[in-house]
Amino acid sequence: MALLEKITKLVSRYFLLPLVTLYMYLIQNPKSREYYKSAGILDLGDVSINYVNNFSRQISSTTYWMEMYNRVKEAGASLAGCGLAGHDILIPRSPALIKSILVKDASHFDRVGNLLSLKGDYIASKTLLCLQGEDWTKTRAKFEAAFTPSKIRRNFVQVDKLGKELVQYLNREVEKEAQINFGQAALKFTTDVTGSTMLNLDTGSLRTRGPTRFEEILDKLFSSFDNFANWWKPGFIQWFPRIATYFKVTLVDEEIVEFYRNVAQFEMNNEKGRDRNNFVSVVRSTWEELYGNRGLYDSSDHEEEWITANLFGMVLPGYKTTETLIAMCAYVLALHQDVQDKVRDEINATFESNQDDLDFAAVNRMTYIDMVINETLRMYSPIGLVGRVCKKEYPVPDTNLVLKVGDVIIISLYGLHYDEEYHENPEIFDPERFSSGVKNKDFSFLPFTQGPRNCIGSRMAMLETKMALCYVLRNFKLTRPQKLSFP
Ligand code: HEM
Repeated sequence: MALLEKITKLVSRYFLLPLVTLYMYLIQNPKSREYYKSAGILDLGDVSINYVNNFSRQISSTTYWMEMYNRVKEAGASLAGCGLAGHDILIPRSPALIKSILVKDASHFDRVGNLLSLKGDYIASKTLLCLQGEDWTKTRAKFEAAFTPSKIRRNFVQVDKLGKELVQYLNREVEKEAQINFGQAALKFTTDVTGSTMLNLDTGSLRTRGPTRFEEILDKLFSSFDNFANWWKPGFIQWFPRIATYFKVTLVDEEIVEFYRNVAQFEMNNEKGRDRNNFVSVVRSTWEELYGNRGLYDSSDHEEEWITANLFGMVLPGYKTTETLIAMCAYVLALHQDVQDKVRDEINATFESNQDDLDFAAVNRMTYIDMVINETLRMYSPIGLVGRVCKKEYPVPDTNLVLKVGDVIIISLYGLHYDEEYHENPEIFDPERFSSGVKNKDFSFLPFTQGPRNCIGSRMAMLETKMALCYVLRNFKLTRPQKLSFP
């Protein structure tokens, strides 16, 4: 393994990196620099080589685009343009413009995942996250049914049960260790919540100290690319999408696909025991209504494949993001004992007014915990940026710029969340800034974004986080580890 790692590093540093840098250099288009300037928009130049250099220094895209956003801010502009890998990129800073892009004029745009097209990946391309155009509109409209407030209320019982299991897990851990890994506990919690609410499975991670089969499957996605043999796939999928689709090439490891396929098959073979309210059933009926025998649209997709892809596609964006949020809430509460005491008071009052238990309505009545979670989302948003790609010409409001098809927009959520023009003293953790809700932070606070393509699971994420905090703070005091240094 160590040898393989060394080879991988050498190949990346001395072969791939120079090759990509050369490619970036060759595709720079000097004429492109007039694009923004001629419309009177600040142009930050072609950043391709700089982007690759930063990437090789392991600077994340979140940090990179936040720095770009800050350059726009320092210039006192409300938007700016730059070039990257042959694309013209727009970086908006004004909440009004961001609102137009995400909501009012959303029909001009698709989501850009990354610069890699997944059209040829037979699993990833069918997930809600990657679907584009008409296919996305139809599927999203059907999936929304699984995330309405009344459907989230139905999930409450499962989340509540897992909140209690989280306490038991933590109790067992504190008996063994003086200092425990809270992030690990939060991950087990969100893993089990996702398993039970999205896949109908009792995944039992909180009852097991070591990793369960489901945890291994989730983890495998991130270790797939440790395997050098998989490195050819992204390029192949990008450049030969039809051949890739024909031979069912996917970036997703076969063992992972097999796991979700088994869940899909169980649902398809379980006609009698079918509960139309659970998410697996919603995915299946979406396929039947849209593409099945008497479906509204033709599709060459196979039912089992489509369901498999969409189960995988709903698990993927939810469990780690929510784990990050819960862990970051614990981190800030450990640093701010006064805030922790105040949240605990609210939680204790809620338990006591409810026969020492929680119910959905009571949890929703709590306000201070919401303020704390929102302030954590502002400072430590699990997602740092979102992108849009222009699919029909777009005259940018109040400017002379008309975006052309293929232009990319990068909205830096961190840039917005730390912009002192919108959030006073942004470096300071202050839940009070959310005392009148999130409304007055319109489009300068966007952890789940807004508009038709926003996060479909935001209500679920907020419920999970609140429940985890309720059970943890009711039973434990969070303190900062002695030996760790904090940023
Ligand atoms: C704290 C937790 C979470 C955060 C911060 C978060 C944030 C986001 C963001 C920023 C987007 C992109 C929105 C855009 O492009 O405008 C997104 C999309 C998405 N999220 Fe979440 N998310 C979280 C939890 C969840 C959960 C729990 C689920 C599922 C149960 C979920 C499912 C999705 C899906 C399917 C999409 C793609 C929606 C579409 O393209 O129509 N997310 N999320």
